[in-house]
Amino acid sequence: MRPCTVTIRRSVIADSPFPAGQSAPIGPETGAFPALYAEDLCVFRGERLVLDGVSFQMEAGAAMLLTGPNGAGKSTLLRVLAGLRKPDSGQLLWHGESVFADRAAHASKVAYLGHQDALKPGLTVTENLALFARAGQGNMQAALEAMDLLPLANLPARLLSAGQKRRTALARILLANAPLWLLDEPSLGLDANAITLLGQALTAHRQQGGLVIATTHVPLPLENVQPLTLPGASDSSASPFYQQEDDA
Ligand SMILES: Nc1ncnc2c1ncn2[C@@H]1O[C@H](COP(=O)(O)OP(=O)(O)OP(=O)(O)O)[C@@H](O)[C@H]1O
Repeated sequence: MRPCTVTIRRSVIADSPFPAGQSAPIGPETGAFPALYAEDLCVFRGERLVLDGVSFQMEAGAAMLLTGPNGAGKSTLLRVLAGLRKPDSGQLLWHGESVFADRAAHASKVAYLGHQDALKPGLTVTENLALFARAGQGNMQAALEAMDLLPLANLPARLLSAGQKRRTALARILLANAPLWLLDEPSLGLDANAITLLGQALTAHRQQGGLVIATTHVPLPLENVQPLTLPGASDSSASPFYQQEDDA
C-alpha cells in the first residue's frame, strides 16, 4: 500500500516531504494525477478560517488519518472531500477532474459515514441496508457478515444499541461499492470485536485499491497511514457574531 503525502500551512505533519505551503511535485502542472489531489484548500465557517491551505495527494490503497482538537475542521474537510461543501479557495481533483465540476459524478465515488448513523428506526437492519445499496451493486450477505450483523438482520433499527447502529452504518459503507471512504469517527461506540472487524474491512478495501480518510480521537486499526493533524484555534477566537451557515 502506498502512503499519501500531505502538506498544510498550519498543521503538524510528521515526515512531510514538502516544505510548508509548497505543492506536491505532481498535479495539474505536470499532467500526472494521483487518485485524489487537494491543493491549498481554504474554508471559512462563519467568519473563522477553519481550513488554511490544506494540500495532499493520495494514491490507490492509501489511508489518511485526520486528527486535531474539537472544532479543528476535520468534519468540514471530510464534507469538502465528499463534494458536499465547496472550499472558498483551492482545488480538489479526483483522477485529475475537479470534484466540483460534477458533484453527482463524484458522489458516486464516495461512501460517507457521518457522526449520525441515519438509520430509519422502523425498518430492519437488512431493509435499512437495502435502501442505501446502489442498484445492482454490493453483496448484502457479505456486508452483514463483515460487521457481524447476521443475528440482527431482521431487527428494527430502533431496537439496536449504539454500537449495533454504528456497525449497520459501516455495513452500508461496504455496500456502497465506492472507492473513496470518508469516515467521521468510525469507531464511535464500537466494542473491541467490532473494532477488529472495522480494521479487517478497512484493510480489504485498501487491498482492492480503495482509499480511506478517517477522522478520530482514538487509535484506529489502520496501518501505513498518513497523519494529518489540523491545529484548530481556541474557541475564544470565534467571532461574537458567529453565524450558522449552510453548506454550499
Ligand atoms: N454549519 C456551520 N455553520 C457555521 N460554523 C460551523 C458549522 N459547522 C461547523 N462549524 C464550525 O466549523 C468549525 C469546524 O467544525 P468541524 O465540525 O469541522 O470540527 P471537527 O474537527 O470535526 O470537530 P470535532 O472533533 O468536535 O468533531 C467549528 O468551529 C464549528 O463551530
